[in-house]
Amino acid sequence: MGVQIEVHGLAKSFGRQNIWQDVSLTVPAGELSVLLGPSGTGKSVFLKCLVGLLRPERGRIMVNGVDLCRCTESERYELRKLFGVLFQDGALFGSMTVYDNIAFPLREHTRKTEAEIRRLVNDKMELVGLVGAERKLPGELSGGMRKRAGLARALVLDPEIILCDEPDSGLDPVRTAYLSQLLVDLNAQVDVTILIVTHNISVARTVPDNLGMLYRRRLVGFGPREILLTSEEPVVAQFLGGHRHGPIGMSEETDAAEGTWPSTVPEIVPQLTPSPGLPARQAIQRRQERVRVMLPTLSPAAREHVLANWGVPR
Ligand SMILES: Nc1ncnc2c1ncn2[C@@H]1O[C@H](COP(=O)(O)OP(=O)(O)OP(=O)(O)O)[C@@H](O)[C@H]1O
Repeated sequence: MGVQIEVHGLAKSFGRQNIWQDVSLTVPAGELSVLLGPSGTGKSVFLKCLVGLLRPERGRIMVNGVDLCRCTESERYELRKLFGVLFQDGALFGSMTVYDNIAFPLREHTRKTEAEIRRLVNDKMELVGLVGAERKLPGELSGGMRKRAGLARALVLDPEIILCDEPDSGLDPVRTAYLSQLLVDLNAQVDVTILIVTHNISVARTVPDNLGMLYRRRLVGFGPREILLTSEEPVVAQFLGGHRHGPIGMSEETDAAEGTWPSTVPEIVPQLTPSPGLPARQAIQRRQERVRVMLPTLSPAAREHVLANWGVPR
């Protein structure tokens, strides 16, 4: 089972530009979570802080009992091994074949023989549906294949946590739907913690167990998907509905701090389930126990959807 990430009071600025502050959330172990937000709200910066590529000024990031913001270099090195990252553009080496790209972390960080590497790379290529593309160069792949190659590379060291930075960027809606299914299938097969940052509404509405949103330098919320999906908060309803009427403007400068807007909460669509033949997601049972404890604190609408999902009649 994957590992939990606990974030407490995180703040990040670049010079005088504050990106976000007071971000606190827990990404539950082995579950699928999505962090949404309009462009430029600092989603990628958040992921980079989680893997230690950027250092926040305040707050804690607890993984396996260690604070990533205050640990020693050797502790950070060990913790980084728990993470696999799918970067926005796949971040593949352009002059290496797909096979060598996926094998790269194994050759760099382990002493495995080439025969062992071949077995592991082939396993991951099969998992992401890339068998047959071993000898291709990244430039010869479609955007969707590049994402899947990046995902295979992120998986090759068997991480406990996978961070995906806009896995849908540059993909058409159909390829995005395939990739969403792939992430759900992956979670069913390896029970790994997955955190996706995106502004894709369809991914947000179909993939995660947990959903959060960054807006105007704050975390609007983070928790079981039903909370945000039923939220009448104008900024959430506007974003998830993908329409113009609401506080989110054309750019950050035109976002409104306050005002009143009619909130139309978009209909909740069912969460994706693993493809036929795959095991059930172990996270479902764990999440049910976790959310059961939270039920009294949820809004009536959120509670109703949670219970309906568990088969309790409305
Ligand atoms: N290394 C950096 N130095 C200075 N500013 C940075 C740096 N990295 C990011 N920023 C700024 O932080 C802000 C948030 O950027 P980020 O890429 O995290 O947004 P995002 O929410 O992921 O956006 P998008 O959805 O468009 O990818 C932007 O204003 C960006 O210019």
